[in-house]
Amino acid sequence: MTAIIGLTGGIATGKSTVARLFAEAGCYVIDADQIARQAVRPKSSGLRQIVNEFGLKILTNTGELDRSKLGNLVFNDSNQMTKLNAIVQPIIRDLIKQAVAKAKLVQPRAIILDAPLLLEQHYESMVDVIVVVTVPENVQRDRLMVRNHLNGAQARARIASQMPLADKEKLADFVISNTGTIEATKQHVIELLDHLSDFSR
Ligand SMILES: CC(C)(COP(=O)(O)OP(=O)(O)OC[C@H]1O[C@@H](n2cnc3c(N)ncnc32)[C@H](O)[C@@H]1O)[C@@H](O)C(=O)NCCC(=O)NCCS
Ligand SMILES: Nc1ncnc2c1ncn2[C@@H]1O[C@H](COP(=O)(O)OP(=O)(O)OP(=O)(O)O)[C@@H](O)[C@H]1O
Repeated sequence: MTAIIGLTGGIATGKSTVARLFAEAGCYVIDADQIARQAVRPKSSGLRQIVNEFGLKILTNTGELDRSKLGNLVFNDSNQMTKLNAIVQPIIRDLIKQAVAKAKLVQPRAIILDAPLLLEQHYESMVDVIVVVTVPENVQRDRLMVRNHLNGAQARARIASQMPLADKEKLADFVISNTGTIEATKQHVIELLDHLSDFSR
């Protein structure tokens, strides 16, 4: 049976980077951030509900979700984030279940569910193993500021909108440190896959 590995961590700790390394090792990756974009695509019920809740001001001129505007709103106000999550999370959960069913048909080495909110939104029952990607908070903040062109305060607000990384590490079956080079992280990924295949033999 194909193992389903839940891959999570904090914002910008390197989940997508680690997911890419798993893909290079023959795993099938499901990206929950991509699925979340599908959940609010133009003309979707998700987008309609968001407009009902946040108003037409949340759309761009071309009628798409203004992600930057919504991000600035919800990452700075937990009540607004709760409202957004109430709309999108049930849709995301259904789409993830469909994606997992499709992935199983391919019979890959393992299925990786790359989901930043795996623990916050309780997707644990959908996966066999929980892997948390971690870096020290100063590294996380610096990488987030560079990647998203944010100032320190904006980066801190995004980090604070998620469960503390130390709490996620406590809930993990395996923790992958992504503080070193990508090559070093690749070694951790290969070792983890070897370890998991020893168990399933
Ligand atoms: C708020 C939105 C519009 C911001 O869009 P933007 O393009 O700037 O960011 P993107 O979607 O690429 O997410 C970047 C990272 O932000 C963090 N993040 C996203 N949504 C949330 C959330 N609801 N709570 C906490 N952190 C979140 C994650 O670490 C994610 O990897 C967008 O993140 C969104 O629609 N979020 C709700 C959907 C969701 O929960 N996605 C996570 C998938 S489980
Ligand atoms: N080992 C590493 N060394 C240096 N930079 C890295 C390393 N791993 C990731 N990065 C960089 O850090 C940033 C965050 O990585 P990545 O996008 O993989 O994180 P993420 O956890 O998927 O983020 P998000 O939660 O926003 O989806 C990216 O710009 C990436 O190129």
